Amino acid sequence: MARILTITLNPALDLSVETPPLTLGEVNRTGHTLIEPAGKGINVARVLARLGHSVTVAGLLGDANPGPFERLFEAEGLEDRFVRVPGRNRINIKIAEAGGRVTDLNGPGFRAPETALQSLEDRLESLLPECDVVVIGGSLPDGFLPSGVAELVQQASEAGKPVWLDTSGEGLKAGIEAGPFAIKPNTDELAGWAGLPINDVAAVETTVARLRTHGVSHVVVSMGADGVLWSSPSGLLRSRVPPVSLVSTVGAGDTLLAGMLHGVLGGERDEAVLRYATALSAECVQHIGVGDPEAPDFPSLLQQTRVQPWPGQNNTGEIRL
Ligand SMILES: Nc1ncnc2c1ncn2[C@@H]1O[C@H](COP(=O)(O)OP(=O)(O)OP(=O)(O)O)[C@@H](O)[C@H]1O
Ligand SMILES: O=P(O)(O)OC[C@@]1(O)O[C@H](CO)[C@@H](O)[C@@H]1O
Repeated sequence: MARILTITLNPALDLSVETPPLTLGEVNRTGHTLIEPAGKGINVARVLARLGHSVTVAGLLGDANPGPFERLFEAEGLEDRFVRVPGRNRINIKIAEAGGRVTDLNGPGFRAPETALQSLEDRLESLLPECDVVVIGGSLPDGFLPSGVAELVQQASEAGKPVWLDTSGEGLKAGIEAGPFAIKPNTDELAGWAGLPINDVAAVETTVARLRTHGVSHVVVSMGADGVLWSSPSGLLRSRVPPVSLVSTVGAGDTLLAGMLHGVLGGERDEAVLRYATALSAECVQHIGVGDPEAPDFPSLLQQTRVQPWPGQNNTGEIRL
């Protein structure tokens, strides 16, 4: 099993609420609610630890409310090497309405001190030799410049560690310039990078080709219910998800990334890697929280997940955006 380092620059407590369709401006009575420590790198770490990997979590953690995070790291066997910074970790609200509509209300979080990047780089000096791969996930807190993402990507790459990057906006743009090994944008994030709308798989393909010329070896585009397009040096593969009963898509992208890493690090064939990761992300959307490889219906989801080279036969290319 591999040793993986995940970096989350702006962790969050996710307050997830399952509710009947909302009536804005009225009192709404909710169903199941849950508050859990999260943020993209932490979510990826949880899935990888469940898959048996040795995972270290790092990044910036607000020192005013670290307790729930520290308890989660302990419970899930994640080695905690977060740099503590002054301030509160944000609370992100996830409203999952019956019918499958999910609304994210993501807060800004603490303000990163000027010393944050240097402290992180110092921490990475000791952590990088101990890991096989680095994941950088999520948005940047105020005060943390996009160029800081590029510096982290560069530091890890120079240490010979492949970087899997999953961020958005200016952080994604800057990070791509530093040449990560892999990125996992969703279609909105990809469109943001390209500065163009992306309405079908052909547009995804064109944009991915541009990314390859920027030196990114692996581009894993998550397309929601339309599955995944994976561009690698071996070519393009497209996966299609099995029919599932949708509860919340929060964490599905993180689960997908973790599943991809699990397969790639395990030396699986590309088709098997993508099938496994896609099926695990489909498992994730059936409930609140990250995907569970031990779920009783996972073998059946895996069996129903389709993977084929892209462009293949009978591809309509539509994305239901
Ligand atoms: N409605 C759905 N039915 C089945 N699988 C889904 C559905 N929505 C998402 N998935 C699976 O989860 C993957 C990731 O979803 P999505 O594209 O929404 O990621 P994301 O926006 O990065 O998510 P997040 O940032 O919340 O983790 C998809 O590529 C797909 O495999
Ligand atoms: O605001 P960011 O950092 O872009 O995204 C944060 C977040 O939405 O991503 C995870 C799901 O991928 C959630 O756990 C978390 O709240």
